[in-house]
Amino acid sequence: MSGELNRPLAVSIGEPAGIGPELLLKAWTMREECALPPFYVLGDKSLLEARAKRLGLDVPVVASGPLEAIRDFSNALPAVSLENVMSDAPGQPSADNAAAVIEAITRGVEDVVAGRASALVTCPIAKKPLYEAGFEFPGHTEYLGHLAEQHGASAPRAVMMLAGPQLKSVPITVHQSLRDAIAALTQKEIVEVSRIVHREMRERFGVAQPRLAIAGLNPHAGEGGTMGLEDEEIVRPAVEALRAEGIDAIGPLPSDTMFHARARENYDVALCMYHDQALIPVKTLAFDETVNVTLGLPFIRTSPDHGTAFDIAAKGIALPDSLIAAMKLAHQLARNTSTRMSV
Ligand SMILES: NC(=O)c1ccc[n+]([C@@H]2O[C@H](COP(=O)([O-])OP(=O)(O)OC[C@H]3O[C@@H](n4cnc5c(N)ncnc54)[C@H](O)[C@@H]3O)[C@@H](O)[C@H]2O)c1
Ligand SMILES: N[C@H](C(=O)O)[C@H](O)COP(=O)(O)O
Repeated sequence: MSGELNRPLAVSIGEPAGIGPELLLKAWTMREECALPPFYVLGDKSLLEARAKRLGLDVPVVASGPLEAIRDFSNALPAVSLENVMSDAPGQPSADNAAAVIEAITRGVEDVVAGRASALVTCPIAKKPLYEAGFEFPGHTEYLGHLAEQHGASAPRAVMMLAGPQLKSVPITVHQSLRDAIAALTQKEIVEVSRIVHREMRERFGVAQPRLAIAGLNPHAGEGGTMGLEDEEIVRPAVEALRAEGIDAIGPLPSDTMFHARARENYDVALCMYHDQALIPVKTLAFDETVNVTLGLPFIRTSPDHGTAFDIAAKGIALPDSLIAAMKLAHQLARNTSTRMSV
C-alpha cells in the first residue's frame, strides 16, 4: 500500500515537563509555511491549553480523534485524550506522569497498526521518571520493538537511526553503558543490524545500492590489533560476512576520520559500535534538523533528535525545527512504503 495521504500523523506528547508540548503548539502555528501533514496529539487537551497560555501562543486546541483530525487540523490543534492524567509542571519531571507518557506511545502504535494514522512521531521522553515508575525498556526504540511483537510482528528488531541532512548514523549497541556495550558487541549483532539498515535504505529511503561504512571500536580501528582486538576479531569478520552477501560495506574504519565531509562522500550510512560514536557526529553536524528514525519495524516512527530540554521548558525559546523535520520525514516515509502490518 502506498500513498498514505488520507491519514494523519499520530504524535505522542512525550514528557509533559519538557519542551514537547511547546514544540507541538509551535509546529501547529507553522503548519502552512512548513507544509506540514495533518497531525493529532495523543495528550491532554488541558495541558496543551495551559502551556499555550503560559507561552502566550494563540493556539486553539480541540478534542478530536484520529478519524476527525484531518478535518479539525486546519482550524485547531487536534488532541486525543488519554485515560491517564499528566500534570502541567514545566521543568519538574515526575514519575506520576509515567502512565500517561507511556499510554500516549502505546496508543499511537495502536492507531498506526490499525490504519487510523499513517505513522507515529514521538516527542521526547525523560527516561529516569519512567524507570522510577517501573518502565522496563531503555527508551522508545526498545519499547516500540516490544509493541510491534505484541501486535503480531514476528521477531521485530528495532534499530535506531539518526538521519540528518549530511549524515545518517546507526548505533549497533544503543542504551547501554560503554562497558556493557563493548561486552555486548558481536559479529552477529553487527551483521543483523547492518542487514536491516541495508534493506530499509533501499525500501524506505529509496537508495538503490546503499553503501555502508562500518566504524571500528578502538582508536585507529585497533591499529592492527595493538590497540584492542575487537576490530580484527569482531568488526572485520562482520564486514567480510556482509560483503559476502553482496552488501556494499567497508570497514572497520577509524571513527575519528570517517565523519569529515570528504569521507562522508564515500558512504550513505555509518554504522557505529556504541551510542555516542553514532550520535555525536550527527547531532554536531545538524542538531536542529536531524531526526531519530526507528528501522526494523512494520510501522514508521520518527522523533526529534533532541531530548526534553528541561532547562528551557516553557520559556518560549525551544526550536521546533527537529520536530518539524521528524513530521516531514514520517510523512515522506509513509508515502514511500507500506505501514500497515498484517496481523
Ligand atoms: N527521543 C527522545 O525521547 C529523547 C532523545 C534524547 C534525549 N532524551 C532525554 O532527554 C533528557 C534530557 O537530555 P539531554 O539534556 O541530554 O539533551 P537535550 O537534547 O534535552 O538538551 C541538550 C541541550 O540542547 C538544548 N535543546 C534541546 N532541544 C532544543 C530545542 N528544540 N530548541 C532549543 N534548544 C534545545 C537544551 O536546552 C540543552 O541545553 C534525558 O532524560 C534524555 O534521556 C530523550
Ligand atoms: N538515544 C537517543 C538520543 O540520545 O537521541 C534518545 O535516547 C532517544 O532514544 P529513543 O528514541 O529510543 O527514546
